[in-house]
Formats: sequence, structure tokens, C-alpha cells
Amino acid sequence: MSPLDARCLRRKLLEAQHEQTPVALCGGAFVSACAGGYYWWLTQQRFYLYWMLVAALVILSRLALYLCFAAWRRRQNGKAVESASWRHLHVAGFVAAALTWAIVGLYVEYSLPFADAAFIYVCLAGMVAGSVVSTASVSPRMFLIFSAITLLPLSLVLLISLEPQKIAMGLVCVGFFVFSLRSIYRIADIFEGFVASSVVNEQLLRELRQEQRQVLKLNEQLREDIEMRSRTEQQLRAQKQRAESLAEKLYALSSIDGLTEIPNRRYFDEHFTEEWSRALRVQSVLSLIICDIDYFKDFNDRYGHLMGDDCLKAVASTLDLHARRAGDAVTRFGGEEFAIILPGIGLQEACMLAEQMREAVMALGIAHTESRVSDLVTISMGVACTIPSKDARPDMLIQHADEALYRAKHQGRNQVVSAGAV
Ligand SMILES: Nc1nc2c(ncn2[C@@H]2O[C@H](COP(=O)(O)OP(=O)(O)OP(=O)(O)O)[C@@H](O)[C@H]2O)c(=O)[nH]1
Repeated sequence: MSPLDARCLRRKLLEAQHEQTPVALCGGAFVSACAGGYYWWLTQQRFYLYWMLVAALVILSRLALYLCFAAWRRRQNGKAVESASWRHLHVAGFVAAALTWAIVGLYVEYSLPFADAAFIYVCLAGMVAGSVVSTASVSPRMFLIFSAITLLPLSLVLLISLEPQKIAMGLVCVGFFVFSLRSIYRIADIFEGFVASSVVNEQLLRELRQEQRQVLKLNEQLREDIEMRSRTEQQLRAQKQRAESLAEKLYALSSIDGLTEIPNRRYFDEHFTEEWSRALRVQSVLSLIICDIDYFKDFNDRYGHLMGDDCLKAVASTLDLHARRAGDAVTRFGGEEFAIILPGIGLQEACMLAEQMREAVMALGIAHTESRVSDLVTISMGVACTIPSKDARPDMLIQHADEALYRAKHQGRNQVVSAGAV
């Protein structure tokens, strides 16, 4: 038991004794009145008057002590403060009460015959027996003080009286004292055990409440942490979404040709590889057209670069208009060259589409007086087609389309040349 608990235990024991005080005082007052009344008519009334006044004074003093202690307890508000001085005052109260009974016992013994004195023996034995209850809660020592002062002087007088009746009574008193003393130790032990375990329980309860408060505090902290974390997660998710949409926009921007607004070479490279892989997987045809504006350098020289740009835009959107199926992609391959990816289209169909495109470009009616094949802007086109195999590489189809384009240029331009099935 900690020093704090030991102090608490002492205080609790004192409190338990304190709670017995009203009963003890009532009992004392009642027995005093009975004894005073009984002996008033048998011997000197003056002695009993004084004795009853002293007994009343002692009872009132102990009552005042009881009230003061109760007020002090209320002020302490249940704190485990040291209470040694109160204990001493309680002991003093017991000693005073014991002395009043010892005096009356001795007085009766000396002044009255045995038969009349027997009443006081009964009273004293009753007082001692009653004090077992009120003193057991504090300490056996208290009982020892009270019963020794009350009984032993009288027992001694009885034993040395040499009268058999009195000696027998003296022995009974001593025996009563000894047996009571033995019992009080047992009762005090049990009582102290109960109070000690209640003190320990209270301490445990206090610790438990403290732990509970701590756990609640930690819970609160954890809840705040979780809320903060979920807020942060939400913010991160929103930022990630923004970053992803930004990346998509950037990717789209980086895949589009700024001038013609059709997909650029970078897009071509990625998309063509994808389509190649798909065609390889499902063993379907894949066609590629590469087309080039005829005598474009001369066009630029004649009409200037800005007109050249407009021409490129017009050609690009015309080609784009003719490749509208899902998967078709008209891209700017570089300079005045365009590449058209046509998944799932055979050579013949691709050549027909290329022819339509060529005618559509001519139909734009863009004047090109410097061209040696027409007065209008024309295009030459090379078409290649394949069903990809594991041994083949995507570059090979590009190369074949390029070679076909080369032949279209050499064969007089403004025409579609097929590379044949690769
Ligand atoms: N206005 C403009 N001209 C470009 C652009 N990109 C490339 N060119 C021009 O395209 C011309 C290509 O010329 P060449 O490669 O000599 O070919 P060509 O004159 O078209 O002759 P053939 O292809 O043999 O018919 C060059 O003069 C480039 O400056 C562009 O974005 N805008």
C-alpha cells in the first residue's frame, strides 16, 4: 500500500469510528442516567450529582468533537489528508469517558455492599462490551485504553478484597477484559481488511477513470487524425484528378500539329505501332498511305509561306474528311507530307480511298501556276498494305508506302501508286 493509501486508510478508520460516535454517546448517556438514577437513592446524592455533571460534560465534549470533525470532513471534501490530531482528540474522549466510569465503579465498590454494587459491574461490563463495536473500527489499542481504565482498577480492588464473591467478580471482570481483548484484535483485523480493500478499490477506480479519460483523449486525437487524413486524401485525389486531366490535355496538345490541327508525327508513331500490334494479334489487314504535295517548294516560292501554310491546312482537312472510320488516322508526317493509317482495309480499298482523296485535293482548286503537272495544287500518294507477321516490322510498311510515293513522284506526280501487297 502506498503512503497515500496508508494515510487514506487511517482516515477511513477514523471516519468509521466517528460514524459510531452518536450511538456510543447515546448508549453512554443512557447507562449514565440509569446508573445515576439507581444509586441516587442508595448513597450520597451529592457525589452522583457531581458525577452526572462530569459524565454529561464528557458526553457533550465528545458530541462537540463529533460535530467539529464532521464539519472538518466536509471541508476536506473527501481528500486523503492526515488526521493524527483528530485521532488524538478521539482517544482523549475515550479516556475521559473511561475515567468517569472507573471513578463511579470504585466509589460504588467502596461505599455499598456487594449486592448493591453488582449493578455497576453490569453497567461497566455493558460499556466495555459496547465499546468493542465503536473502538474495533479504529484500533484495538483504543479498546485497550478504554476497557483497562474502566475495568482493571475495579477488578484489582475486587481481587484484593479477600471476599470470595468479590474475588469471583474480579476474576470475571479480568476474564471479560482478556476475552474481549482477544476478540477485538480479530474484529479489528477483519474490519481493517475490509477498509483496506475498499481503499485499494477506490485507488484502482481512480486509476481506471484516469485511464478511461486518457483513452477518450486518445480516441478524440485519433478521430481528428483520421478526419485530417481523409481531408488530405480528398485534396490529394482532387489534385491527382487535376494533374491527370492536365496531363491528358498536355498529351493531346503534344499529339496535335499546331498548324494543320490534325495529329502529328509523334501521334503517328504511337498509333501506328498500336494498330500494327492489334493487326498482328488478330491477323487483319493494315494499310498505310503516304502523300506529298507536288512542287510545294515552288508553291511557297511563288505564293509565300503564309499561303503555303493555308494550303497545308486545306489539304490536311480534306484528307481528314475522307478517313472517318473508327481507327482511321490522318497525320502530318512531316513538312508537306501526310500519313494515313487505315486499319482493316485491304490494298484495293485503300487505293480507292487514296484516289478519292487525290481528287478531293484537286477539287479544292488551289491555284499552283508553278506546278509542272497541273494549274492546281495536286498530291502524289503511295499506298502499302499488309497482314503483319511476327518477322515483319512496322517500319517495313512505312518504307513500302514511301517507295510507292517515290514511284508516284517519278512517274509524273498527281497520282496514286500502290506498293502491292507486302
Ligand atoms: N509553308 C510551309 N512550307 C513548308 C512547311 N513544311 C515544309 N514546307 C516546305 O515544303 C517544301 C518541300 O519541298 P521539297 O521537299 O523540295 O519538295 P517539293 O518542292 O514538294 O517537290 P516534290 O515533293 O518533289 O514534288 C520546302 O520548301 C519546305 O520549306 C510548312 O509548315 N509551311
